Amino acid sequence: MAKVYYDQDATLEPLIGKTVAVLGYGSQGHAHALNLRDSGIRVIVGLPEGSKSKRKAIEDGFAVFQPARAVQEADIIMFLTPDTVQPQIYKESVEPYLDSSKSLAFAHGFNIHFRQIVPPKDVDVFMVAPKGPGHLVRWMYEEGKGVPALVAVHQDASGFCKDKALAYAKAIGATRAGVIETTFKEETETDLFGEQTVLCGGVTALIKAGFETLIEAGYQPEVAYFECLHELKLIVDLIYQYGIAGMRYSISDTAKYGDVTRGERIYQLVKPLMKEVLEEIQKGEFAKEWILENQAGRPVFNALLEKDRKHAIEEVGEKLREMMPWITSKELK
Ligand SMILES: NC(=O)C1=CN([C@@H]2O[C@H](COP(=O)(O)OP(=O)(O)OC[C@H]3O[C@@H](n4cnc5c(N)ncnc54)[C@H](OP(=O)(O)O)[C@@H]3O)[C@@H](O)[C@H]2O)C=CC1
Ligand SMILES: CC(=O)[C@](C)(O)C(=O)O
Ligand SMILES: [Mg+2]
Ligand SMILES: [Mg+2]
Repeated sequence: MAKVYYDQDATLEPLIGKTVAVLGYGSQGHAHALNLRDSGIRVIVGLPEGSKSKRKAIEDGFAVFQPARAVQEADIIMFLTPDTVQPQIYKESVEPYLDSSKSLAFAHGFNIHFRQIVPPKDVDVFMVAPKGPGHLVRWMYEEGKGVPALVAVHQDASGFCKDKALAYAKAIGATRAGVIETTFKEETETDLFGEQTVLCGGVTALIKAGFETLIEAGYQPEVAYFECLHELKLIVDLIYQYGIAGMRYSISDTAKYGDVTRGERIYQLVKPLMKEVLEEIQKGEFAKEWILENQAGRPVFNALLEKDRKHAIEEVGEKLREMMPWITSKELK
């Protein structure tokens, strides 16, 4: 069984009196910066000139510097820009100013694991990877709760790297929910696998396939939307709170029978595909493809996103969500 760390297992002490430079102020960046500050840690934000999120960081009361300047001022440098730009930021704005008094931190292991960033041996390198979207990392913290996270140490130059990682995890609220120690390899491969096959790719594929099947068979789009998208959250909420068995307690026997018999057929079809996707990740094929796609200016990525943006489910969804304003009461800034 994995060792799980909670609030009482971690102390903020390694971060007291230190400065954390948060590079990037997007989904994770704003959440980490605000949570760290609310936990009493000194935070500065690093963003390039002309950054769109600079105004938001300033409005939130942070001192914002060019990344290179933020790195020079900081003891701990947390990379919270998109993974794809981190190697360039590292080369230009971090590496020249690194010394053994500074630590590098990541929220995802991609660039270290796939060796897009290779730090000098005398700096501490750790990861605190929340297992949830950045906005939830902030909202949960504000409610006195937390999003679970993984911590990992890639290089322990100081002998105290794990304590720093746990302190950071505590300061963003993760130890309230539970923090598991892992490796950069395990976090990177499982995170990519999860988002590709279950959380993002898998779920959106199921939703779209279900919605399309119903409308192609002549059913009303509104009915298909409620059935295949809206109700998904209600079912997932039950699974989240009570487990799969708990969810099944709440649904009808007819639904349960369909679930275990028809669900089994979907399962048989999907599991070999999931294995295939995992192998692509483990062999570095996905990473290579994604790095090349970025170098080419993201043609496939942009085209596929645009295709889905125009999907009929978005049009009907927008109208139906307008009638349920409580659903989107919080703005995704
Ligand atoms: N999204 C999530 O919830 C999760 C993300 N992670 C990991 O966290 C990290 C951050 O991801 P995420 O929060 O999604 O990132 P975002 O895409 O939300 O980050 C965007 C931020 O990075 C800034 N930025 C973009 N390019 C540069 C640059 N060249 N130099 C400095 N800043 C730049 C953007 O500025 P501007 O506004 O100017 O574009 C913006 O502030 C990644 O490693 C990711 O894998 C881990 C767990 C979950
Ligand atoms: C939100 C999260 O954990 C993801 C899906 O791994 C990510 O945004 O990279
Ligand atoms: Mg993830
Ligand atoms: Mg991820």
